[in-house]
Amino acid sequence: MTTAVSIPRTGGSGGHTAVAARARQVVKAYGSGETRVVALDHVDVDIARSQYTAIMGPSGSGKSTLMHCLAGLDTVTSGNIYINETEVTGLKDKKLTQLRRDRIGFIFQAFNLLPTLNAIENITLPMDIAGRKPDRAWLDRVVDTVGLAGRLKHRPNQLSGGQQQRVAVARALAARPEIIFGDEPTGNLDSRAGAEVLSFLRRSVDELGQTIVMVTHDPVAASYANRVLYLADGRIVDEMYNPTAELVLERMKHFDARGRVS
Ligand SMILES: Nc1ncnc2c1ncn2[C@@H]1O[C@H](COP(=O)(O)OP(=O)(O)OP(=O)(O)O)[C@@H](O)[C@H]1O
Repeated sequence: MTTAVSIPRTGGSGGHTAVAARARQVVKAYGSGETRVVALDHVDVDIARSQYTAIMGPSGSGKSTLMHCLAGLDTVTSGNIYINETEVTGLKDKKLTQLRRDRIGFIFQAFNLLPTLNAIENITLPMDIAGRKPDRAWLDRVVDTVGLAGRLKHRPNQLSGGQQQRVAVARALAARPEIIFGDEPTGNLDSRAGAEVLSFLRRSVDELGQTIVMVTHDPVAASYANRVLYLADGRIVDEMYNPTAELVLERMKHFDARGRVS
């Protein structure tokens, strides 16, 4: 059974609990019989609000599965997931879709931008679909922080990979979701563009109070986080606060030595 450090659920966060998302005894199994794979094995974790959390671990350790379950993109076999005080695991399809649309932001490796819409239209699309009016001042601030002000009328194919990823980041931030989930959000970028996007995500936590959870294999990407969770065989086996790339690399070598990394 996995035990992860719990964070106090009340704190000075403007009426919100200090925990943005929780997993309790989450099991996720795929298949059955001989082909059964336990991707998550009784995971308990608290994701702190207004903090940047990185999820690391070897290939197949369950990182994406944990993120997908936390974000309500995948169902669990047993256990409970909460976003703030809402139990995600108890929601029916329609409510789940609404929760994902209204309260969660996503940044994936494939940016999922619509090619026929320009940058600003892509950024505001989720709000348009939800029938919500963008908060102009907030939108300007997000666009400004991402450094896209001169590119808003460009379509994705007129933007570099780094710029497209910044549009995807701005789209996630524009709706002010309670929590943003990223799966290797800089995986396709060169190191300079990746660093830009990561610095921006870091600033969104420091300056805008955003909560971010990001899956990564990259110690440098993880060093932007406040806390790194290490998964192995579907369990949280370790964590690190205030990581540096060197410390993360050292910890990964340590897992190597114990035969946990493939
Ligand atoms: N749809 C599925 N059907 C069957 N098994 C699956 C499915 N999705 C994931 N798995 C298995 O669950 C385990 C965890 O997978 P997951 O994708 O969460 O790992 P990961 O740590 O994100 O890996 P990677 O770093 O390679 O992306 C793996 O053993 C994988 O093969």
